[in-house]
Amino acid sequence: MGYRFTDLTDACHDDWRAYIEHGFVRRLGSGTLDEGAFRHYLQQDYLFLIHFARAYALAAYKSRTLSDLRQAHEGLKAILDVELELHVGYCREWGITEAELAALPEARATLAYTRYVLDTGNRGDLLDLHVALAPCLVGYGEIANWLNAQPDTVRGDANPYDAWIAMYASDDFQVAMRAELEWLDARLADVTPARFAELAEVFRDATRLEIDFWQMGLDHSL
Ligand SMILES: Cc1ncc(C[n+]2csc(CCO)c2C)c(N)n1
Repeated sequence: MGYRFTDLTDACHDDWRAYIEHGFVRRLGSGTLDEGAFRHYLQQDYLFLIHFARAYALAAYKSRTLSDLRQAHEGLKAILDVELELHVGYCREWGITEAELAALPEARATLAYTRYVLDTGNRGDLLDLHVALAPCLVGYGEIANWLNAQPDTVRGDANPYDAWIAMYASDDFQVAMRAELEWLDARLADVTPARFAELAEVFRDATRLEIDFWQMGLDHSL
């Protein structure tokens, strides 16, 4: 007993590192990522975020306290007002309208990940749902920090993907990530070993689906 968030990453260490340090992430950091791969990723991420906004709405529905409700509301707002704005902005520069984005076919990696999180939240409780969402929220914050610590990461105008890194490295985002970590640490502190094993499986599955999402970008796969 007395678990915390790092026990979840420790339980799937290799998958977690494969996600954080994926080839897509490395190339994004050095600015060498093929624009077509980034475009494919970002377009699919637009579809992904719509379902993740629904998952935060589900977290609101499953909340029993005002504080949990506010946290779900913050996640939903961050997707609608911040993350999706970045996606729509990049796509505008490429001449892709929002109507065209919404009409795109959904890649299998997008389908698998989003529906997995929604199903996990539907059948489980609020902790299951937060654990399924954690690779996304905590992972992207960790990725931004990891990138900023790599010597071959290029920041500023020389990297076409700098706005992406800047969003996840921003103070606002890092504060949200730390709030989620505190929430998870508090809830994990009193779960039983059997319950922890269930949660570790959810966390590992969501992490593997994140890896597939990067790979979908690199492979331009649908
Ligand atoms: C595949 C994929 N995984 C994670 C994120 C990041 N993300 C999605 S929703 C959310 C919470 C509100 O900010 C965060 C951090 C993404 N965009 N795409």
